[in-house]
This record gives sequence, structure tokens and C-alpha cells, in this order.
Amino acid sequence: MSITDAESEVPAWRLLLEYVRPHRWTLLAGALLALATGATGLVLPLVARGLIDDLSHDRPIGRALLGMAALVVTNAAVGALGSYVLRRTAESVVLGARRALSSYLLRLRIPAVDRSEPGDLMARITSDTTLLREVTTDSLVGLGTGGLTLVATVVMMGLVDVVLLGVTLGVILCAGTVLGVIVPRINRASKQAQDAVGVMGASLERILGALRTVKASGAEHREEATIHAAAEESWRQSVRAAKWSAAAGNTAGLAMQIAFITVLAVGGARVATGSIDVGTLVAFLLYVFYLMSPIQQVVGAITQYQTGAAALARIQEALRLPAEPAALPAPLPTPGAEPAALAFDDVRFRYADDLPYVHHGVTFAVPARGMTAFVGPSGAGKTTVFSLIERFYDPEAGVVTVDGLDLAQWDLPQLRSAIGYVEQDAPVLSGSLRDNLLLGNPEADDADLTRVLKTTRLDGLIARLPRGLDTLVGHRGTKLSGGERQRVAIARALLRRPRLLLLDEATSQLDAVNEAALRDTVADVARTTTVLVVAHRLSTVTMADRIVVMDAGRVRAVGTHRELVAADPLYAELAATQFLATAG
Ligand SMILES: Nc1ncnc2c1ncn2[C@@H]1O[C@H](COP(=O)(O)OP(=O)(O)OP(=O)(O)O)[C@@H](O)[C@H]1O
Repeated sequence: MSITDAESEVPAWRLLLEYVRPHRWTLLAGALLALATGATGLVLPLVARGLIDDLSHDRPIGRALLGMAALVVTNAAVGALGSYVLRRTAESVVLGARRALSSYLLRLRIPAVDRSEPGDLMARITSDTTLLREVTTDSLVGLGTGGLTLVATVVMMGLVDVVLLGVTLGVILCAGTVLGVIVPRINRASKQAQDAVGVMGASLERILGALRTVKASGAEHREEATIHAAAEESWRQSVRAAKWSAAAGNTAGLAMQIAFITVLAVGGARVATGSIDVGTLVAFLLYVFYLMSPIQQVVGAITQYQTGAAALARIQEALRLPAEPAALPAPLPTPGAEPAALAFDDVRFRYADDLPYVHHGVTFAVPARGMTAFVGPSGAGKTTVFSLIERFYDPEAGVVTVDGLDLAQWDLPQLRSAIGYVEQDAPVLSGSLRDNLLLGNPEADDADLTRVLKTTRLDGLIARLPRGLDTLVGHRGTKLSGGERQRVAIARALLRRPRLLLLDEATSQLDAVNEAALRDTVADVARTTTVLVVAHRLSTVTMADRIVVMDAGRVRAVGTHRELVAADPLYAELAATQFLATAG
């Protein structure tokens, strides 16, 4: 299932109102200022009529001119202030949406992350939220102020001459019918354009995240074609949306021109018959001219809303992905905290309903303290054991307990704060070495840091680097060697003083000297902490207090190295071949 399959129930405008609600008063202030701008503009034709009247009756025009100048200046000043307030509010709405969405994405459940593309999620936070800016100012405010100005102008026109108003409204009605056909097309094209931006983000993330592999595989040209295809699709759909938006804008413009000409013709005839005077016709024409702006504002609001609604729909899709409950971070275990005990009881698990079971009733128990090694052929389900302990996934049947308490009963931050997890590919984040080490425990003091650097033998590396702990490690730690990355990941986990250390051993990242040193460190840690290791080296296995042998999603034997070599043929074979081969 992809992210776009998530159903959306709440209409886009309600989500928009939710983002706007915290800023409703500033938005209202901006809208009122915009209205005031419109109102001052509305008085202008009346002043103009007075001016023409004064001129035709040879009256002095000084006061009328002064009044007009004052109105124009006030109009500009209030307009500028209103526009600033509205833009600022729109930026705040974008900020609110970005904060809400990024917080939500950090809480996504791992299965939801498994079936999403990070690049597409990124596009939703960056590109889609940006579109809310225009929706807030142009759409919400445009519809409000433009609509009100429109109504006020129509009322004023009615007061000036009802017949000419009827003519104007007839033209506008025809234009409205045409717009009703165009607007849904803008929505569809905008959604497809934004989806294509998401696809482009996903392709970019895929390629830039593995640029070395792409280059080494000579796949630049093929990957280039994929990105270009997504960019072109976005272009195609944006151009479609632009075409319909232009058609909508021009329909409104054309309607106004037709209205102007029709009013001039009908109005001229009425002046000729003496039904109205010239001043009335000029005032009405000025109103027709003045009507153009609110009509364009309302049409702009409607077309802009279509783009925003498409972006809102994409934001909403992301917000519908399953997430963990929001919770405050839990404190890390205090020094000397009791190590954790762990048990799996008949655990059945698969990664998705349409995938085969990975665990077919896994059962084992690990007492507090000591080291337990998990061994077994590739794909046996060893790493999955760790993923279930961290509650990245929940078992379909059976129970996992930590300290005798079902994981489902644990407060999630508290559970994770008790655990230190070193993943198999030892991920290192872009930033400095210090950032990486302190990621799991930002409060660790210099003494802790020095001690852990020494036990993981990173002290030599830090001493060699001119910028020491402040050295930047590059995207995913590409400036470090594989073994260094692994030691950084172990040091990071140890700094958390975990009650349960999960170590997913990489097969051949460490040299013999470092491996021996780390073995001693892990043995040392296992005296005070419960250590679980997915083991690929014989040297790790032989020092374990107990070994759990897994095969095809089942535990086939538990014992010490000596017991298992004699009792379990699979283990004996693994020990004789795979482990020895990678023991260094
Ligand atoms: N996120 C996932 N989504 C779907 N299937 C997965 C996922 N992670 C692992 N699997 C599948 O689950 C099975 C068990 O994987 P797991 O990583 O637990 O094996 P392992 O015993 O640790 O293997 P290795 O020794 O090679 O690391 C594999 O067949 C793997 O393809």
C-alpha cells in the first residue's frame, strides 16, 4: 500500500480552518484592513461624481480634489498594512502546518514508514505546506474581503442605477457558469502536479542516498531519466493547472470588459433618453471598473483554493498514516539501575498481512544480566526479535515481556529509554561526532564521554582529528570507516546506560584488534546489563552465557556453545563454517 491509498475523510477546508484557527484574530485584522482599503476605494467614484458635478456647475473643486488625494493616500497606506498583516499570518499558518506535520512524521509507526517514500514525505512538509500560504491570503481572505467588497459594490451600483445593475449581473452570471466547468479541472491538475513533486522527491532521495552505488553501477543515465520523467510530469500537470487558471482569470476579465461595453451602450442610451444624467453613468462605469478587482479576487480565491485543496489533501494523507501516541520523553536509567529481564512467549509475527510469517511461535527467556547470543542462518528472524523488543512492530500473537510486563502495557518512551540499540548497519547521522554520540543522551558529561570513547577505542581517532569531537561525519557518516561507524553506534548506545543492550553485529566491519577490544567491552557491560547480540562471529558466541539458535522463524535450541556443538547439528555446522570463516 502506498501513502496515497489512505482515505481522506475530513474535507480540505476544515483542515485549513484548523491551521488558521490559532491566527484567526490577526487574519481578521488583516481582512478588516483589506476591507477598509476596499471601502476607501468605494468612496472614490462618489467623490469623482461630486467633482464632475462641481466642474459642470463652475463650482470650486479644491476641497473635492483634497478629499480625493487624502482618500488615495489612506487607501494605499491601509492597503500596505493590511497586505503585510495578511502575509505574516499566512507565513504563520505555513509554520503551524510544518510544525504539526513534522512532529507527526517523527511519531510515525515503523510499518507506516516501511510503506512510504521518505522523499515524498519530505515534499509534503516542504512543498505542499508552502502552498498553504497562498490559500490563506488569496483564498480565505480573498473570498472574504473580495466577496464583501463585491456585495458592497453591487449595493452601491443598485443605488446608482438598477437597470444598469441588471445588465452587469446578467454578464457576470454567464461568466460564473463557465467558471463552474473550469474550476474542478484546476483541482485535479494541481493534485497530480503535487503528487509528481512527491514522486520526484522520492526518486531524488533514493538516488542521493546511494549516489556511490548509483555511480559504481553506472546507473546515472537511467536514474536521471526517472527524475526527469517525474519533473516533466509535474511540469505537464502544472501547465494544465496554469492553463485552466488562466482561462478562469481571463473569463472574469472578459466578463468585466463585456459588462463595461454593455453598460456604456445601455447607459449611453439612457443618458440620451434623459433617464439618467452623465454623472450617474460615469459613476456607474467607475463602479463597473471597480468591480473588476473584487471579482478577480474572488475568482483568484476559488482557483487558488483548488491548488491549496490539493496540497491539503496530500498533507492530510500523511496525517492519516498510523503514528505512535504523542508522549513526553522518559528519563534514562539512573547509574546502577537494575538490568532488564526479557521473554518471548509463542510470538507469531509477519511484516504485513500479505507477507509470510517471519516468526512462527518464537519462545525464549533471557534473565537479567549476562550475554545472550542469537545465531542462525540469514533471514531466520534474529533482527526481527530486536525490532519487536523496541516495539517498532507488534506481534500478531503471543507476548513479549520486559521485566515480566507485556510490552503492550509499557509506556513507549519509558521502554525505549531502558534500551540501547546498535543496528546492523550502524547508522550515523549527518552532523558532528559529538552530535552523534550524544544523540541518545544529550546530558552525558565529559567524564562519561571520555570513558565510553576509551572503551570503544574511539579516543585514538578523536585525538588524530584536527577538530576532534566536532569533526563533521558527512551524510550518513560517509567520512567514517565502516568499523568507526560501528564503534560510534556502540558508544552512543553505551552512553545511554541501558538496562538492556541490543547489539546487531555486523559481519566484518571491525579489525581483529578493535574486535577483541569491543568483545571485552561488551563482556564488561554484560556484568551489569542484559546484553543481547545477534552474533555472526564465533568469538562473540563462545563468550555468551547462552545462545539461542534460530532457524526459519523458530527457536530450535538454547544452550552454551559447548552444549550446542554436541546437541544441535545446525549450530555445529554454523560454528564450523560461517562463524569460523568470519572470526577474523
Ligand atoms: N521491514 C520489513 N518488511 C518486510 N519484510 C522484512 C522486513 N524486515 C525483514 N524482513 C524479512 O523478514 C525476514 C527475517 O529478517 P531478519 O532481518 O529478522 O533476519 P535475520 O535473521 O536478522 O537475518 P540476517 O542474519 O541476514 O541479518 C527476512 O526474510 C526479511 O526479508
